[in-house]
Amino acid sequence: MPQRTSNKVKVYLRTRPTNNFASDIISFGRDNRTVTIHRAPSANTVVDNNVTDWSFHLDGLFHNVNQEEIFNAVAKDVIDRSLDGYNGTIMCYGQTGAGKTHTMTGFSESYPNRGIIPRALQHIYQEINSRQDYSYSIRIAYLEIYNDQMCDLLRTVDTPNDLIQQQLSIGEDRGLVYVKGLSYRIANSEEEALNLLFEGETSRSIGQHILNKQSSRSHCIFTLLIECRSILASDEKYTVSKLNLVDLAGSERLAKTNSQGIAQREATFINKSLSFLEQAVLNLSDKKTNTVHFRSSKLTHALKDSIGGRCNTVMIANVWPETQHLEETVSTLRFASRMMCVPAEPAVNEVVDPIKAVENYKKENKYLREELALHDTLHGNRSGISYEPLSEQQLYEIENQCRRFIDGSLDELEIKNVRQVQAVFNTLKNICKSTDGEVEKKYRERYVLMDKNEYDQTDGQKARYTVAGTNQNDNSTGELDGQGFGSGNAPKDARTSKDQLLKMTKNKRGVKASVQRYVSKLGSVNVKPTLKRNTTEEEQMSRLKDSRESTDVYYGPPETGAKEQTQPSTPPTRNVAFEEFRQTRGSNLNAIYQENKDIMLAKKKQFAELARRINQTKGDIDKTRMDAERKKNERLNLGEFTNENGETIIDEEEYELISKLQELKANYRVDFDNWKTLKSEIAYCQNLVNQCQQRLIQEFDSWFNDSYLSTNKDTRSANGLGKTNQFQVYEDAAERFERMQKELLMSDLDMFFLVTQVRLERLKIKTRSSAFDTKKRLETHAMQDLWYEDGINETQPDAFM
Ligand SMILES: Nc1ncnc2c1ncn2[C@@H]1O[C@H](COP(=O)(O)OP(=O)(O)OP(=O)(O)O)[C@@H](O)[C@H]1O
Repeated sequence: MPQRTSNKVKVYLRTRPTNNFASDIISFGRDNRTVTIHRAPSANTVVDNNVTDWSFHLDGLFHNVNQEEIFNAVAKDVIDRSLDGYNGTIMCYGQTGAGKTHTMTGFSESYPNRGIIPRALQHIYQEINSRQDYSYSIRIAYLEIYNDQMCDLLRTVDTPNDLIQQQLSIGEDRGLVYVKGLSYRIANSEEEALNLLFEGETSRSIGQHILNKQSSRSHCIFTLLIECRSILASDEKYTVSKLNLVDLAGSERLAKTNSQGIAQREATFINKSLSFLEQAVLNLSDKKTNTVHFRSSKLTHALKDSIGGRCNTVMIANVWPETQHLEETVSTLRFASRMMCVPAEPAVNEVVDPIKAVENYKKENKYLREELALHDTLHGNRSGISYEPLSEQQLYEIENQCRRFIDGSLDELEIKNVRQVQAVFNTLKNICKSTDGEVEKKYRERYVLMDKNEYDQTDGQKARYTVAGTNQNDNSTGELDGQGFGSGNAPKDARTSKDQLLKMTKNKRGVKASVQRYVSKLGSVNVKPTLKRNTTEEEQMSRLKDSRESTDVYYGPPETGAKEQTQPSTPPTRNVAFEEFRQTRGSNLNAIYQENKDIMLAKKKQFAELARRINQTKGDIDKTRMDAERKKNERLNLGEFTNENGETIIDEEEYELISKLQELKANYRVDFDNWKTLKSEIAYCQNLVNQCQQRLIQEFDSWFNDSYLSTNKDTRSANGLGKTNQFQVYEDAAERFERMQKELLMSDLDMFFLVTQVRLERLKIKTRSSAFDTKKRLETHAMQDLWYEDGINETQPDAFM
């Protein structure tokens, strides 16, 4: 019999043997696939508009054939493929009495007339025994659906039927349908399997009506779960297939069967469930329909994964080919034709055994490690490298290295293997995360944060700060408790004016130290963890020199886009912002300022050293002069000696004293000239430093306005140096700079102590120097001012010629 090549459900016709075969109505084509039905027009009517001819093309016809032929032609292939891992379904459909149960189960007493199920069991176990390379496990379930209620025909416990039915329910897992609570009995042999079949058969619901004395009043699904594993290969994959052998209850016309009472009710359920099945098949066969209502009945739900799709499905359409059953025959053939349109793409159900998979992965891992070790040995210097997972200690060391790398005390991270690289990246990520969290926490402690875009929609700078707890009455949605980022508009009375802001800022000095710590953290927020460390100070200096030489140094306002990416939603205090400015936008100018200051400090040191030397020389001169005077007086007391030219003769000691005195005076003059030159240079440097200070302040004001206060980008660029802020109302640039420096210094207790110490020293010096004459005091004070202005505490010159 030629097979259809299309991937659809296969459908075969089987006729029940009868002596009243409607040969004038039903004819079979020579291809053994075509059924033609010709009904004579009704003799009682003048015009018969009903269709009188039908032709159905199926996958095969079995007219008056025995059970073996049906099994071999229809069932055997599906069963063989189920042993290969494919799901399979063999289903009998037709009117009551058409021979469905006969086809599926057959006469249990008559061995030659046994049906598909017992033959399938025999074939399966014979086939399993012949497949020596595989181990099979067969489990059997027998489900009955009676009046749309499920019943376990193989239940072992003697439980009341109602309770059993309640315990059964249909579930789905990744497209596979299963009945929860249904017992699956292991059958290790054909005999055990047949016993289960007989056991289930005895529990089936059977009734009697005119057309069938032993009519099945239920749908029965005999299921074999077949698990197949390869014995030879240590493959973690194995197959689990489900073979459903379905004997549907037969549709019946109540007018013909005369069923009443219970039988009538049963017939109603049967017909209803078959209608749902037909509807499901209709939808499955229609490509345009996406939805199939399988849950309409227990039958369709239980067969959801057993009709077409991944399942190898075969249907036998049983017909009773007598004239009186013509309508049922046509109806069955129509359903058969529809079933033939249901697509089927059978696929093997492979399952991965997790235990086996782990075993295989371990083996492969071991093999790869050995390969790697061999490779490292052959390629020289990688022989000492370990590929084991990193220990706690190693991870701790990596974290230390990363932290040192970030703060610049470690130049580069040594890369050893992939595990270490991953650990480095993870550590850097964690550091970034924790730093982000700390910064956010600090912000939350101090500010009510709000989105900058939202701020721009409000009326400018007034809404920059909001006061916790003042948003009481309107419909704004901003968070004002300081615990989260605000997402709404603060009411106007909750906004703080610039004056209030100034007060707030000043009142925050108590937390200055924490702000300082915050500033250092803030710096690390923007650090992107890379394997290249930050530029060294030398590199920065050389870059600074280059930029100064190139005359196009840019000290202007920041590029808006770049700033807005890193800008917090709420402005920091000016001191914090000033520190940030010095690190970022004002770094070049700050570097020049620092350079000038360093030069000035160096000169001041030189100046102090020179002063100390001058004082020393002065002391030597005084002493030498006194010695020389003493010697001269001694000589005069002894009487003067002169040579023939009348010149006074002195002794050697006096001569040396005089020579030394002259030498000291000469040195003194040189040093004093240098001292005066140095003094001018220091004054010049001081001017440069002052200029830089002023410039820094101006640039910072402009930057701060553009970055945090100004909302009008056009006007801020037009302003050049930026708008006048609240500080400029009260202070000039130098005062502001000094105040900010002091505030920063005051934030650190050590620095406070240092400043106090310097001031005390300065006081002492002033007291001492008050005893000097006016000229000396003026000179000394000038030097002291220069020495101590930056905290230099050197010995001051206390005497001048
Ligand atoms: N191919 C066949 N060869 C011999 N007897 C048959 C055949 N088909 C059906 N019969 C007989 O017809 C009668 C009804 O068959 P069967 O019970 O299998 O029908 P059914 O379709 O299952 O009906 P129901 O739906 O009511 O259960 C039985 O006595 C059976 O022996």
